[in-house]
Order: sequence, then structure tokens, then C-alpha cells
Amino acid sequence: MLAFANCKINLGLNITARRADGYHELETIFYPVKLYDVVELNAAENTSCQIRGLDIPGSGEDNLCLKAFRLLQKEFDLPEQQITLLKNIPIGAGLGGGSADAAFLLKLINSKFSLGITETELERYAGTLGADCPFFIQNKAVYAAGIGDEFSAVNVDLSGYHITIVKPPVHISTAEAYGAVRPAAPPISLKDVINLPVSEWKGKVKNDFESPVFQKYPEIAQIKQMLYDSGATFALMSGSGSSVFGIFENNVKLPELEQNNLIFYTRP
Ligand SMILES: C[C@](O)(CO)[C@H](O)COP(=O)(O)OP(=O)(O)OC[C@H]1O[C@@H](n2ccc(N)nc2=O)[C@H](O)[C@@H]1O
Ligand SMILES: Nc1ncnc2c1ncn2[C@@H]1O[C@H](COP(=O)(O)OP(=O)(O)OP(=O)(O)O)[C@@H](O)[C@H]1O
Repeated sequence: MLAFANCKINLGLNITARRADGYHELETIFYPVKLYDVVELNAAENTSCQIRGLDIPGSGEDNLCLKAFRLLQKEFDLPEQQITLLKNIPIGAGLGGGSADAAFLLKLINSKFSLGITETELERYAGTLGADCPFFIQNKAVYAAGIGDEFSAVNVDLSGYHITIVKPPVHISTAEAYGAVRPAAPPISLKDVINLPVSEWKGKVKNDFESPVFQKYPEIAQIKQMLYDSGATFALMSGSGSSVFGIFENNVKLPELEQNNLIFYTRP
């Protein structure tokens, strides 16, 4: 039994406060995008995780898929399984790929073994694996507050646009990126700004990680500029980077970026 785990982009990200436990309060719009990993479960003598495709740094035991399986195995009487992960979503990209794998695996285990876990409970399990993880349970465009796990409805539809994601060869640690931001409440909430037409988002829908990340890696700022120069209606770094997405009205090809970077063309 298998599942297709899509990634996300952040349409805006305001980091508003630092909590006593070191985590940060934020507001963001999570938007699902059709760039997929594949996770598969098969009966086996021992539970393990086999990875194909892109290399994931760290040991296999650290893989979020294995952590997701063990989390439910502790609570339910699950038989041993081989988890196979086909990794396509770039890592350290701000696309939440690891979180997506874990969340989709929780859902897959729930349906394969008919565990009857509710969506709310699945979100709670996912939240113990990572701040980005709960979003992928419902996996629809949503306004998120808290540490990224308190959801409310939002009306954003990019289905008429083309999305281009550029992943420069830079790996950014999320914890390090948070450490470089000075939290502040935005003058206007993202929840209101996002109601503007996409053509008015430039300069108004912001990502607070951009400034410190662009300072350290000017090549990422150049990619964003290149997306605008190529006709993007809107461009922004996703999450803590390093990927940058462009929203285009037409399907533009970017040969200069194709030669030098990882680039993905997709539709929302
Ligand atoms: C940047 C975003 O991708 C935006 O969607 C997320 O906030 C990151 O979510 P994530 O990768 O699932 O994060 P986690 O794996 O839970 O945490 C990694 C590290 O990021 C920092 N972290 C994460 C989320 C948050 N709201 N505040 C934080 O300060 C913490 O130092 C934490 O140790
Ligand atoms: N299944 C997995 N896929 C990718 N990374 C994983 C996975 N399991 C564990 N990791 C670890 O998590 C780290 C970050 O992974 P991921 O690609 O999800 O982060 P990201 O692109 O920075 O996304 P975000 O910051 O938006 O959550 C990696 O460095 C890797 O060591």
C-alpha cells in the first residue's frame, strides 16, 4: 500500500514571538504543491526504512518515517513493516518534505490497519514529530498560527497559475534560521494581506526568514530577483529556505536557472 506525499510552500511567514521553550510563534499560509515523495508499506520480518532517490543526511533511524511508524506502533499492535521512501522533494529546502512523509505515513498506517484514528488525533500525533507535520494531515491551504499548528480557514486559490520552485545548492538548518530572526508582530496580519489579488502581494506578503538568509546567501536573493525578471507575478522564499518559488500566469521556462540549479515546474 502506498501514498503520495506532496510538499508545501509558505505563502508569507511572519515570526511574531519567541516562546520560553525556544520555539517561535508565527503566522503563515501553508499551501500544498504537487511535487511528491512516495511512501510504501509492506509486511516484513523486521521494521526498517529503505530510501531511494535523493540522499537524506543522518542515519536511517533518524528518518521521520521510522519515527512516525514507531509512534503508532507504541500505541497499537502493529505488525513489522518495511517502509520504502522514494525521495524526490529536496531536503533543507523549506518545503516540509520530511514532515509530509511522516504525516502521509501516519495516514497510510491508519487506513492499512483500520485503526480508526480521527483527523484531530492524527494531527496531535503529527505535532509530536515536527511543527510542519500536522498541516499535511488535512493537506489543504490553511492559515496557521501558534507554532504552525493552529489552523483556520483561508480563501486562496492558485489553481489558475503555474508555480516554479528553485532549490539552490544550499542546505539551511531550520533551528539556525529561527535563531537569526528578531520576532515582531506585523503591522497587518497575513490573514488580511492574503485577501489582496496575487498581483498585489509583492512587498506585502513577506517571509521574515528572507532578510537573514539573503544576507548569508546572496545567491538566494538573486534567484528571487531572477524569478521576478522572468515575469513572476509573485516570488518568495519558502519556509526557512533555501528554495524560492515563483507564481507565474504563464508556463515560463527558465534555461539559465535550469543550468545551475535544481528547478521544478509544477501546478498548485
Ligand atoms: C519554517 C517552517 O517550515 C515554516 O512552515 C516551520 O516552522 C519549521 O517546521 P519543522 O521543520 O517541522 O520544525 P521542527 O522540526 O518542529 O523544529 C526544528 C527547529 O526549528 C525551530 N522552530 C520550529 C518551529 C517553530 N514554530 N519555532 C521554532 O523555533 C526549533 O528550534 C526547532 O528545534
Ligand atoms: N523523510 C525525510 N525526508 C527528509 N528529511 C528528513 C526525513 N527524515 C528526517 N529528515 C531530516 O530532517 C531534516 C530536514 O528535512 P526537510 O527536508 O523536511 O526540511 P526542510 O526542507 O527544511 O523543510 P521545513 O523547514 O519546511 O520543515 C533533514 O536534514 C533530514 O536530516
